[in-house]
Amino acid sequence: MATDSWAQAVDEQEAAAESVDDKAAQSLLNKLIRSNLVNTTNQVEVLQRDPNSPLYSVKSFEELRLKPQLLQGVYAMGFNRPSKIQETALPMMLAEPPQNLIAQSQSGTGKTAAFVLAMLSHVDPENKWPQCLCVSPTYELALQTGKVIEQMGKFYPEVQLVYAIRGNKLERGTRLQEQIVIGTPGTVLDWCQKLKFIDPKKIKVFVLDEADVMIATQGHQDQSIRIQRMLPKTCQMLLFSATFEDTVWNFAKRIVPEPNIIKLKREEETLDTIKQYYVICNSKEEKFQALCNIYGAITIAQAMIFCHTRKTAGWLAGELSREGHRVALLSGEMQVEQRAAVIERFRDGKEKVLVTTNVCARGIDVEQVSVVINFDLPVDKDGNPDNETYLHRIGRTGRFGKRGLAINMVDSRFSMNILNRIQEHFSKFRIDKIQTIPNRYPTLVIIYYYPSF
Ligand SMILES: Nc1ncnc2c1ncn2[C@@H]1O[C@H](COP(=O)(O)OP(=O)(O)OP(=O)(O)O)[C@@H](O)[C@H]1O
Repeated sequence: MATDSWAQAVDEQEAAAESVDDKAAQSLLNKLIRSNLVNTTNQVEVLQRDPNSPLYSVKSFEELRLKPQLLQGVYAMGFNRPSKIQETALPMMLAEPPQNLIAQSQSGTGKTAAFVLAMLSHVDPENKWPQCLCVSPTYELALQTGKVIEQMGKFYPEVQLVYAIRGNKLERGTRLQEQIVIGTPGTVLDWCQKLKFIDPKKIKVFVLDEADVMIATQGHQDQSIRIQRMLPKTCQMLLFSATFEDTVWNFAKRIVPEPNIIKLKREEETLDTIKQYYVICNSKEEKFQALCNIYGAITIAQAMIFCHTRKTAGWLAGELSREGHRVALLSGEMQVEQRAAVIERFRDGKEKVLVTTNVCARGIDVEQVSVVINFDLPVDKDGNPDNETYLHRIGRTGRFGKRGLAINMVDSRFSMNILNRIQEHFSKFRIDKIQTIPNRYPTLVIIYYYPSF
């Protein structure tokens, strides 16, 4: 592909990637497809507001002295013990007097469950007015969190929940009786300020979820700050985020005064168990041929194939299907629910190969993938190697000490240069060339690693 058209395609993709919907959609997708806690051995980093107070963490839910109805709810959800982030966050959130918290850990590590438990614990069911306010970036994410509140509070029916989301129209003059309000910033702000359904001065716990997604949305940041300003000084402020770039951090500090901070260090990517190769091809068609050979040899393993554009992904999925392969295609035009359904089928092994664009699959966790194929190498919008994405892609394979395989398809001097620069960037990487016996060598390599899948 000529550099110009490549760069143009990247622009289009990246522009799409930067859309807010995309971030919120990723987050929602992960929630929809995830059935379990993300398994992590990461270290927790804690920065306490008062460094002299002893750091208290729990290894069981009993130690938290939860209300029996809540403990029952936790166990009914199948939680046996607190997750890594919950071990430290829950004692802080449940402490008296309440402590503020900023917590960051990757998605799926139990943040939502943690703050839901904190909200349910702090509510006084006798008081028929909103006491906990939780703000989420989108309607769908608010609904997901609401579901967790409903599940966890199943045995605590005195506590009621209301959704402050578009479409939920209440009569003027209404005074809410529900103790927990979950919603999106715009509606929550209206309900507090303009419509006065909520008395913000009576809020005891304020949760701002998915801060990284929130700040990517025009207007949400300001609205969240305006809500926060209406709350009493004594209100407990809790902020959660999957990532912690400077922008998130600056926002977090404005929302949460005098915070305790918990960070879950991202697992050091040890890529020793992943073998990385590249194969030189002269055209898209040759890449496809090489892929067929590889695919033929890995039918019991699951592979993810990344293309640069939707067009290539669509073409490739079509070609593979014509060859009789069962292929799932994840494409940016799909609705979130459709995408979730595709990923779920793949996760359940109904399809063995998932073809996708990087943009579409960014941040989506599919754990069991053992082979990653970069049909196109990842580049950023300036046409430079996107090292982080490369790492993220190949990091999908070889999890939990299993062996994994990453194969890069190189089809031009441009892509060879990209690959070399990726290799230079990660000085400890070795990306070996698959010697050119066209169409056969990849298969041999795979057979060699096959027994370990
Ligand atoms: N202590 C626990 N034991 C077992 N499963 C848990 C525990 N805590 C949470 N889970 C489950 O793990 C999954 C992820 O948890 P949760 O949604 O709270 O993570 P999260 O960090 O909030 O993720 P996201 O950033 O995507 O919102 C959910 O299916 C949840 O039910």
